[in-house]
Amino acid sequence: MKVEERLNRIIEEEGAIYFVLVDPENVNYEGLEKIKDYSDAILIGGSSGICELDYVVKEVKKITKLPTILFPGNVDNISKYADAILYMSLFNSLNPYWIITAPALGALKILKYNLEPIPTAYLCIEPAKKTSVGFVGDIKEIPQNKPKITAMYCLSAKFFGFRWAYLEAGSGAEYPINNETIKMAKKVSGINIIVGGGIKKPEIAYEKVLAGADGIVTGTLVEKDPKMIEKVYDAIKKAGREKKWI
Ligand SMILES: CC(C)=CCC/C(C)=C/CC/C(C)=C/CC/C(C)=C/COP(=O)(O)OP(=O)(O)O
Ligand SMILES: O=P(O)(O)OC[C@@H](O)CO
Ligand SMILES: [Mg+2]
Repeated sequence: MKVEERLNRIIEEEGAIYFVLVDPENVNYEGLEKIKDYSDAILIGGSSGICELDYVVKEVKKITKLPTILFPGNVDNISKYADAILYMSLFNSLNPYWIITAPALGALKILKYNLEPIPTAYLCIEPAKKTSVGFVGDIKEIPQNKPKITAMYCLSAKFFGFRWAYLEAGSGAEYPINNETIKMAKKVSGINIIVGGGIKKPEIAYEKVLAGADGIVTGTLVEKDPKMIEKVYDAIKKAGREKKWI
């Protein structure tokens, strides 16, 4: 089964997906060992790309059978050993390189490596400007008190044929994307909404799923507090079940 089909099936059956993000520069292999039953897929990526990506993907695959999905910070973040790739355009970048040049430069390699592209509109929302992705990605930061702006970008993504939008507050963000922004983005666009950045507690993941997130990403947690992963997973699945009943 294709990775995207599998993800859609999890959303349908369990209400939401949990992605654990592995930053190849900072892999906690011991932590990963512990979380393998408490995640639906592993995202692999970082914004500075100084690492042996092939090695990291192979090591992750030795630890878990979960699908490995690249989360590329640039064109050189592509490994033939992964199963799929978030084929991202950073919609609210000020620099066309991140909107279309980087994705275009990576396209032939993705085809050659037979990686499954998952079309994803990547949106960097406040407080992302204060994080690595905001600096590297030259963003025009979307304010959190204007949910309509995020929603219109998500609708634009849908009109372009994207099936996923990733609402990013930035790795290690001081606070996550607010519920109103997630709710309106989902309601207006109807596409799959991934939410990440600054999610450190199960109750936060829970409320983001109830607000409308189809997928939750945590990265820093597996680096700093891997025992929390099981609790975050349970909270996401609980909210997923409740969302399905509503
Ligand atoms: C589709 C292809 C081939 C490329 C797309 C390239 C694009 C559009 C990238 C968007 C801009 C960017 C720099 C994204 C980085 C996303 C990412 C992997 C963030 C993870 O954050 P960390 O880099 O781990 O943050 P820290 O530095 O705080 O650890
Ligand atoms: O590291 P955290 O804050 O969990 O962020 C995860 C991800 O959204 C970063 O791209
Ligand atoms: Mg990181």
